Amino acid sequence: METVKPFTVWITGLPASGKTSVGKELKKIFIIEGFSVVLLDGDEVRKGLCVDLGFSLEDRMENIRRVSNVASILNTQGYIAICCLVSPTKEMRGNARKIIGSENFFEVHTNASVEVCRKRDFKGYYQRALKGEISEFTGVTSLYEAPVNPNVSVNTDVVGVNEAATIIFQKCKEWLQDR
Ligand SMILES: Nc1ncnc2c1ncn2[C@@H]1O[C@H](COP(=O)(O)OS(=O)(=O)O)[C@@H](OP(=O)(O)O)[C@H]1O
Ligand SMILES: Nc1ncnc2c1ncn2[C@@H]1O[C@H](COP(=O)(O)OP(=O)(O)O)[C@@H](O)[C@H]1O
Repeated sequence: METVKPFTVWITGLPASGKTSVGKELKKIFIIEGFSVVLLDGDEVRKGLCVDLGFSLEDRMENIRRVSNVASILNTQGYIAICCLVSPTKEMRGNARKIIGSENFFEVHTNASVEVCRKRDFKGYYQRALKGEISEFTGVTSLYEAPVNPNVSVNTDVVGVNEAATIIFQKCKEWLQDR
């Protein structure tokens, strides 16, 4: 696997579905396997690169466009990119795929139910969105279109973080062999 052409693992899912936790664990596995990896997280890029953007569908599209372009540059320079973004619509993820290149785009869905995500709510966002204090919140007042045919879907309601990362890594290895 060490000689493979770098690619992007795109992790989509509801807030609190486990994108960041699973992405970080997956990064550790790739590093152990000898890869150079960079993780791009929605929460992080929104502190700098995308600080001017909100959560309208238009702004989310722009957020994803920017992150996809960074991922593409990283891939070109030898790094695997792991992108953890809600990326709620098919169109947004389609645009990411187009920018990164379909052959370099490995799509993962952290497929937790909205009920479990609402219960986790470790940042208190769902509660605030339900009270009407935050608008356009994914899973409450803004849509999430689940991917129809992702490379991997892990149900993080029942699959733990380490196990999810291991499943994704194995699927990724199989995908790379067929690529
Ligand atoms: N209105 C609204 N909707 C969704 N998410 C919100 C919102 N406001 C703040 N947050 C926090 O921002 C994180 C999602 O940012 P992303 O860049 O991944 O979103 S997107 O891909 O542009 O849709 C998301 O973080 P994650 O929990 O990591 O998904 C939230 O903590
Ligand atoms: N099976 C699981 N997979 C991922 N996260 C889980 C799981 N079970 C519990 N969690 C917890 O849920 C929260 C998910 O947060 P995070 O990884 O930031 O998700 P997201 O990036 O999708 O918002 C973390 O506190 C994590 O410890």
